[in-house]
Amino acid sequence: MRILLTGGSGQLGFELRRSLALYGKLWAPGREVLDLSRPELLMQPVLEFAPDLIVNAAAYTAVDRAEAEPELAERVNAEAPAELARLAERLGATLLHFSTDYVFDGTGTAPYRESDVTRPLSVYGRTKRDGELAVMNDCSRHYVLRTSWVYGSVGGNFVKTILRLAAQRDTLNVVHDQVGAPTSAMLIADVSAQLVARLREGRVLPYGLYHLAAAGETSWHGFAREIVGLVQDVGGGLVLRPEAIQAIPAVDYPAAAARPANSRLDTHKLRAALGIVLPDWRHHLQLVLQQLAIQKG
Ligand SMILES: NC(=O)C1=CN([C@@H]2O[C@H](COP(=O)(O)OP(=O)(O)OC[C@H]3O[C@@H](n4cnc5c(N)ncnc54)[C@H](OP(=O)(O)O)[C@@H]3O)[C@@H](O)[C@H]2O)C=CC1
Ligand SMILES: Cc1cn([C@H]2C[C@H](O)[C@@H](COP(=O)(O)OP(=O)(O)O[C@H]3O[C@@H](C)C(=O)[C@@H](O)[C@H]3O)O2)c(=O)[nH]c1=O
Ligand SMILES: [Mg+2]
Repeated sequence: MRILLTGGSGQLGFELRRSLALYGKLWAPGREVLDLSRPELLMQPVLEFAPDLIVNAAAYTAVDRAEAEPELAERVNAEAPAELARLAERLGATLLHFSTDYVFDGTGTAPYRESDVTRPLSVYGRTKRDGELAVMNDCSRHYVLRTSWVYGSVGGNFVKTILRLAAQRDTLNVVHDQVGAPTSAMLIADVSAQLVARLREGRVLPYGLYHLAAAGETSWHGFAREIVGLVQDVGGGLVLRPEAIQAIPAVDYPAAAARPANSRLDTHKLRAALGIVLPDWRHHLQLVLQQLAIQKG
């Protein structure tokens, strides 16, 4: 199988390079070769490589900055995925694309299902919503995996931000009224590999939209406390104690983009289709903290 991976330098892309490597010839060009902000330039190199599978892990993910750069975010998150979808269709290829909990407005009280109506609050969320719609409309063999609160050992994320702040400060304010499931890039990459394995074996999972997140839920405040608590347990030398992380409402943490209060995703459809159990969010957090400690040491 010939696999084209975009976003190979990102946190998810890094894990996908590992998890997909066994499944065929993997090509993971950087933005200097495939620039998703220039969708019109994608056709030639993509048709030349002629992938059987396109995995689009590239995205414009700076949620606040997107408010000031909506055209760029739209090109990378919506127009480029639309072009990749058309190219996949033309090649008879499958397209695996990733999206986000931020397509929802977060006013629902239950975990969101795939059939729930989207209403993004931010430019990032709107452009990601436009991207997933284009993929679903323009490519018949598509998987759109919506996930949430992604972190990993490579790339920028909330875990690394909190560890950096916890080494410098003795108090920290973190919002408690936004809840979701922190999901490791490792988990998403492993589940993606299962989808690809099924493709290769001809036991193709029904195409469509699936929610993929770790089990359980927490707030950003709960997530921050868990990160700092776990590192403290192993004598991580942090200035900040978990008890010194204060819970604040989101209104007291001014940001350019609004975030959903409820980011919880109902993963029943994916678990039933693949016959898998998804681990609690704390499980992979421990693994990633170990990886980070090893990197440091
Ligand atoms: N991060 C999160 O919390 C969440 C992410 N997601 C989704 O998961 C997917 C993966 O996200 P994640 O790994 O966290 O993202 P990262 O921000 O870690 O990585 C983004 C990747 O996209 C690449 N990229 C950005 N702009 C361009 C461009 N113009 N041309 C080519 N490549 C580009 C980056 O390349 P470079 O290194 O050159 O910048 C990088 O490889 C995305 O679809 C995202 O929307 C969903 C839910 C939560
Ligand atoms: C660092 C920090 C953040 N926060 C708050 C701000 C925000 O409401 C929340 C998360 O902050 P971040 O900016 O790290 O997270 P954010 O960039 O909003 O994360 C999102 O990224 C995109 C790409 C997604 O798709 C989402 O699933 C989600 O993971 O925590 C604090 O309250 N205190 C702090 O010290
Ligand atoms: Mg961010």
